[in-house]
Order: sequence, then structure tokens, then C-alpha cells
Amino acid sequence: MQSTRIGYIARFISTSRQRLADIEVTEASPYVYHVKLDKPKKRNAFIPEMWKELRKISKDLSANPKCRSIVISGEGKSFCAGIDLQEGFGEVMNLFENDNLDAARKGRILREFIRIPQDGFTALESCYKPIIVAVHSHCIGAGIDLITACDIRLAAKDAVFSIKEVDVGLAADVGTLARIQKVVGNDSITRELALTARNFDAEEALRYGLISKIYPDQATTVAAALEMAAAIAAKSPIAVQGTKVNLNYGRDHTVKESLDYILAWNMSQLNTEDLMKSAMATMSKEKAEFNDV
Ligand SMILES: CC/C=C\C=C\CC(=O)SCCNC(=O)CCNC(=O)[C@H](O)C(C)(C)COP(=O)(O)OP(=O)(O)OC[C@H]1O[C@@H](n2cnc3c(N)ncnc32)[C@H](O)[C@@H]1OP(=O)(O)O
Repeated sequence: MQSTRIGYIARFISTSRQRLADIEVTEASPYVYHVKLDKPKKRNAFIPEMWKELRKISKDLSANPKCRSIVISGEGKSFCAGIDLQEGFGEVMNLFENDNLDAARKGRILREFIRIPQDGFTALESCYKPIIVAVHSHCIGAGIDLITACDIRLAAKDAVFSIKEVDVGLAADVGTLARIQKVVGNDSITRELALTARNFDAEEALRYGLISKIYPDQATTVAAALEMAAAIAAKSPIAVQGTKVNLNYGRDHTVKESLDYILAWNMSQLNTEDLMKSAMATMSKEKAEFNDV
């Protein structure tokens, strides 16, 4: 078990490119990893193998001490066109046609089918390292599930978003409906967008609070995301990762529960050399170097 884990870590410590199930992982700069959806001919549409791979990548990077921040982007004409409508539902179609299973047993199989994309995106949220997503062009259906599980969302001017699921006959079940109101805090617009599936552009996404900045094009969006990721990676990893964990906890709990949680968290995490290093660097206006964690 231990050697497998180390094997995964070693794989990511390498600066070489990793390309698995149409997702490419590179070390863009020291401590910054770039995860690229790389299935441009299909507009980065998801199949179950991609969700499984995304989960593995997130967990590996979360455990990798040489990774301190992550950027996700999409290769080609679209950021992500949602689930692959030709291949993504193959297992479900086979299940519908299977007369040998009763409804309850089919339900159990469907539950596991839905859990794969849920786990793929939840792994982004649970990853200790902050994830910045750089969106361009189409961000549809599963694309919105993905970005709402990330920490910071940047977009190119040409970005077009759609919570598309009602148009393909389903209630979005792999993250968007669970997270988007916590991300944007606007119930009426959320319901309008989720119930009509209409497209909305980058300007509207900015007003709505789904994204935090707009850039002229894909290249400048990715460059800005990598720059932001490098700025985060230069800070204390103890402080940054503790901040992500506690922001997630605070989002899902009461103020009292969250204060109690960070008390317990900082009972160990305040015992860090990073505190003194950061304070001294601030006073001397010099850059601090932090040990891996
Ligand atoms: C348990 C369930 C888990 C997750 C559920 C998620 C739900 C969703 O994701 S709902 C959203 C599903 N996606 C869509 O409805 C988008 C479908 N695609 C489009 O609307 C358009 O293709 C476009 C993204 C707006 C781009 O349009 P355009 O620029 O005109 O290009 P096209 O010629 O239409 O497409 C180019 C090429 O890409 C293929 N493609 C695009 N989207 C998908 C897709 N979702 N699945 C499979 N393939 C896709 C398209 O077929 C074209 O392929 P060619 O071989 O070149 O014909």
C-alpha cells in the first residue's frame, strides 16, 4: 500500500508530462501543476474513465509535497462540453435494456454509475491544494459541475456557460446543484439558469459571482491562472492548505462549529516554523522559503 502511494507521488515529482485517459498533467513551474483536459476532438466531453482519472490525479496531487497549487484548463475549442453524449451513457443504456435485473438491482448499479463522476469532482474539492480553473468557450453541464468544485474560477471573454442537464432529461446530480448556491449565493438566478438551461456569457457569470475575473482570451486566462497559482505556491503551504480546508468546512457548517473546528486545527498547525518565517519575511520585505509538507 505504502509503496503504491510513493509510486504515485514519485510519478508526479517528475517534471515530465503525464497523459492518462485524455487528461495531461505537467509541472508548470516549481510547486505549480497544470491539469489539462485533453480530448479536443470531443470538446473535452467526459466518459467514466476520465472521472476516475481526475479523481486519481486530484488525490495524488493532494498527497504530493512538491505540489502547492493547481491550474485546470481545457485544450482545444471548448473548455468542456459536458458528459460525452455518445459514449458517456453507454452503461446506462445497457442497463435499460437488461431484462434480467429488477428495478432495485438496476438502481444499485445506477447509484455506482453516478458515484464515479461525483467522486471525480469531489476529489477536487477535497484536494488540499487550491485549484484555479481557467475556462474558455463552452463550459456545459459536467463542465459546471467541475468548476464549482474548484476554488477560484477565471474565464476568457468568449466563455459560454450552461447548466444544461434539464435539456438532456436529468437533474444535475454530480455537483452543480449541491454546490452552486454556496458558490454564488443567488437563489433566483441559480434557479433560472438551472431550470431553463439557457446560455450565459462571461459578463453575466461575473455579475452572478460564478467567476472572479475575465481575460481577453484563452491564453491570457491560462497565463493569469498559472501566475496566481505561482503566487499562492510561494506562500506557506501550512497556511494555504489550512485556509482551503477551513473555508470548505466553514461553508458547510455553522459559525460556532467552524470556530471550534479551526481551534482544533490550529492546535497543531500553529506549531509551525512557517509562522516565524512569514513574519520575518514580511518585516524584512524578503521572500520566505518554506519546507515541503
Ligand atoms: C451521471 C451523469 C453524469 C454527468 C452528467 C452530466 C450532464 C451534462 O453534461 S449535460 C450537457 C451535455 N452536453 C451538451 O449538451 C453539449 C453538446 N454539444 C454541443 O452543444 C456542441 O457540440 C457545442 C459544445 C456547443 C459545440 O458546438 P460546435 O462548435 O457547433 O461544434 P460541434 O460540431 O457541435 O461539435 C464538435 C465535435 O465535438 C463533438 N461533441 C461536442 N459535444 C459533445 C458531447 N457532449 N459529447 C460527445 N461529443 C461531443 C461533436 O459531436 C463534434 O464531433 P464531430 O466528430 O466533429 O462531429
